[in-house]
Amino acid sequence: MSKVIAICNQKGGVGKTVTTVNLGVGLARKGKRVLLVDVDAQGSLTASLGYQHPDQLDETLATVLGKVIGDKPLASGEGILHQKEGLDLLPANIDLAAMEVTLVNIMSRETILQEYLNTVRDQYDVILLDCCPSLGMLTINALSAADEVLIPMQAHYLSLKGMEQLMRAIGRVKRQINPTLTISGILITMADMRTTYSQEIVELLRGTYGDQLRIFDTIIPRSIRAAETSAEGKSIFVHDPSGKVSAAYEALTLEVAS
Ligand SMILES: Nc1ncnc2c1ncn2[C@@H]1O[C@H](COP(=O)(O)OP(=O)(O)OP(=O)(O)O)[C@@H](O)[C@H]1O
Repeated sequence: MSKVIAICNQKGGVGKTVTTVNLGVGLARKGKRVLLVDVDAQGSLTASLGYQHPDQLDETLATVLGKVIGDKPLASGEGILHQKEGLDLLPANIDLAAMEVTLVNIMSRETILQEYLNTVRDQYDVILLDCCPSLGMLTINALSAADEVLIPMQAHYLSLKGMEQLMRAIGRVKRQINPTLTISGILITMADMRTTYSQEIVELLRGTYGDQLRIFDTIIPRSIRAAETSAEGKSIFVHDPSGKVSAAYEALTLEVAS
């Protein structure tokens, strides 16, 4: 039985894409069959896996969702690209922005992504959805299709404030569309735990949410080596195998898989 995990936070630049890539590769290295889905019209996940010009791709998440909406047949594996590091990608590009507008006016608009994923679920153990930095229709589709939400969060005061809004959105989707949706945990990213500021934010987070939600033991450290991976089109496991970010994503992989 496959598990669908939405990597979600409406705040931008918190490490959703870097986490999707490295958790995905981490799970693939443990022998899991992994599909990454780029649910962001910026195509950052697609670019991070080496497709420097996502807008030149003919088949993407937007085209397969268009077929689902139009009741057109989908070929097996349509749009899915096999990656060097042993996992698959359903890419995205700017066409997804137009698809988000289309979704607003159609029947069952919140569950189109779920309908698509149901056609490929049996081929994977884990499907990771890299969400966009908004709570629009695409993110609602991702939350509706997911079994779990993993929330990357930077150790900043403003990130904590945005959390309440995200929790409300997750609660609404759970009540109205996807009652079995759970929060797998909050992942602190880009932290510099040598600073008192980061330590205080982590303490505040544990104090505020620690008894209701899992906060992963793993904290992803800030490192230029992690920032470089997006341009390199590689995971941290290949780019800097013995570094601290590689060790952190390995630890996160074990926490998620357990
Ligand atoms: N551990 C890290 N250390 C240093 N830089 C990082 C780390 N993780 C991610 N970054 C960098 O921070 C920026 C934001 O990361 P990322 O793209 O993963 O965030 P995001 O939440 O997916 O962004 P968006 O909301 O725009 O989709 C990128 O430039 C990335 O390379």
